[in-house]
This record gives sequence, structure tokens and C-alpha cells, in this order.
Amino acid sequence: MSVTSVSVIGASGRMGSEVCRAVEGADGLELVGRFDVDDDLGDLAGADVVVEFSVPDASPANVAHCVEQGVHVVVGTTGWSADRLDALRGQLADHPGVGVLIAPNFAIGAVLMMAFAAKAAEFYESAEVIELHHPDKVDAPSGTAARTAELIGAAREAAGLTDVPDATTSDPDGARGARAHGIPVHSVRLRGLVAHQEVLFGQTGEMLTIRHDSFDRVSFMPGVVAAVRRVGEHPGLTVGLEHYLGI
Ligand SMILES: NC(=O)C1=CN([C@@H]2O[C@H](COP(=O)(O)OP(=O)(O)OC[C@H]3O[C@@H](n4cnc5c(N)ncnc54)[C@H](O)[C@@H]3O)[C@@H](O)[C@H]2O)C=CC1
Ligand SMILES: O=C(O)C1=N[C@H](C(=O)O)C[C@H](O)C1
Repeated sequence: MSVTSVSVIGASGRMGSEVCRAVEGADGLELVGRFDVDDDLGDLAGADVVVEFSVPDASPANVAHCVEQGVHVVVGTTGWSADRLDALRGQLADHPGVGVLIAPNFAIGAVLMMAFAAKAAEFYESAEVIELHHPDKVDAPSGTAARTAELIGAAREAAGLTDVPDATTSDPDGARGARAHGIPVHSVRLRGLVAHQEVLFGQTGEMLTIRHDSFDRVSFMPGVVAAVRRVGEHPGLTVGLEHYLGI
């Protein structure tokens, strides 16, 4: 069996340290490098694939460095705006053999939740997203919630649905949440939580709730390991693990 060498950026963090353990325990993968803030990424310890879980402001430069080195990258860090994705696509055009996967969520159940939400969206007048996370999370809304709202918004637009109904005219403190792609998104931060999301759909006389819970960060590891194994077969930029899983 051939061995894929893997380096991890953000290796000291909650996700990075879990990824190091998962890579060390996976058949056919070898952990060759651990990098964190202020480390010189250099040749990335000669890795075939890098896994990147750092912070939104650092991730684009880290990924750009990997692409420049001709190394495939699996990215879990959030904060990839449309502008940042466009810049990465531009860079990848000059490195046609390199694959980059950016996934807002590597838990299989979360990927399914987003797919189910996209499927349900056209059938309901109302839609709202509630994401619930540990209080050490620095970004809100979560990348998963933003992506879910984007998928729901796109499905609604394709179906000719207009704005979600909402008679609110006074909301000085933002109690109705943020709006992402026209969908209200609410962020909860609570000690004891890991990563959770509910997608609520409403229609006269009925409600559909789609909920996913990650109780432990090990829930993300099968998706990360699958992505490491496959990223080399997908040159260019892929956004969302569903494209590797046929979901
Ligand atoms: N896609 C997914 O399935 C998941 C994504 N995430 C995302 O992953 C990211 C990291 O989350 P956590 O591990 O919980 O955060 P964390 O704060 O525990 O870890 C981040 C690590 O990145 C390091 N870091 C900071 N600046 C850096 C730089 N310039 N270069 C290299 N490393 C740097 C920090 O020192 C820290 O060790 C967040 O954006 C989070 O939303 C988290 C869980 C699952
Ligand atoms: O910071 C986290 O913990 C998580 N971040 C990702 C996100 O923002 O969606 C994925 C998961 O929700 C955990």
C-alpha cells in the first residue's frame, strides 16, 4: 500500500490536534509535520497533503503557500468569502495539478443536513437557521450556518420564492438575528456545547426541523481522513465535502 504523507497547520488547536491523532491512526497516512502560528511553513515537511485548521484571517495565506509548493490542501477553517475563493481559484489556474478542498463541516451528518435543507427549501414559506457552538468560537455565524443559508437562499430563488414572511418593524437590538442570503441566522454560544445546528422550515399548519449535533470533535475525523485520501484526485478548488461523497 502506498503511504500519503500529511502535515497539519493549526496543529496545536482543538481541531488540529484531533486531526494529528486521526492521521496517526489511519492506515496509509503518515503524519510528517505539525505547524502552528509563527512556524515557518517552508516545504511543509515534504507532505503530499496538508490539512489546514487555523483562523479565518490566516487561512488564505497558509493555503496559498501550500498551493505555491504544489501540495494538495484540505481546509476546514471558516471565513472563506467569495473574494477569497476567487483569489484562490486564480492561483490554482497556475497550478493545474493541485487540489484544494474547502469544507465548512466535515461531519457526515452535517453534510447530509445541508443537503436535506437544500432539498426541503423550495417547499416552505419560512426558513430560519439556529447554530449553537462552544463559547471559544471566534466567528459568527458559523461557516456551516452561512453555507446552509446560501443553499436555502439559492433553492428558494430557483423556485421563485420571495422573502421569508416577517412583520417585524422594530428590532433595535437585533433580536431577529443576522440575515444570510435572506435567511435569518441565530448564533448561540454556550459552555458545554461543541457544534450543533437546527434548520427550521415552516408552512401553514406544519413545521420541519432538521438537526445535527457534533458532541465530540472525533465526529469530523472520518470526513477529514476521506478528504485527505481523495483530494489528489480532484484538481482545482472544491467547496463542500458532498462533492467527494456523491451526496
Ligand atoms: N470544517 C469543519 O468541519 C470544522 C471547522 N472548524 C473551523 O476550524 C477553525 C479552527 O477551529 P479550532 O480548532 O476550534 O480553533 P483553535 O483556536 O482551537 O485552533 C486554531 C489554531 O490555529 C493556530 N493559528 C493561529 N494563527 C495561525 C497561523 N497564522 N498559522 C498557523 N496556525 C495558526 C492557533 O495557534 C491554534 O492552535 C475555525 O475556523 C473553525 O470554525 C472547526 C471545527 C470543524
Ligand atoms: O468552530 C467550530 O467549532 C466549528 N466550526 C465550523 C463552522 O463554523 O461551521 C464547523 C463546526 O460547526 C464546528
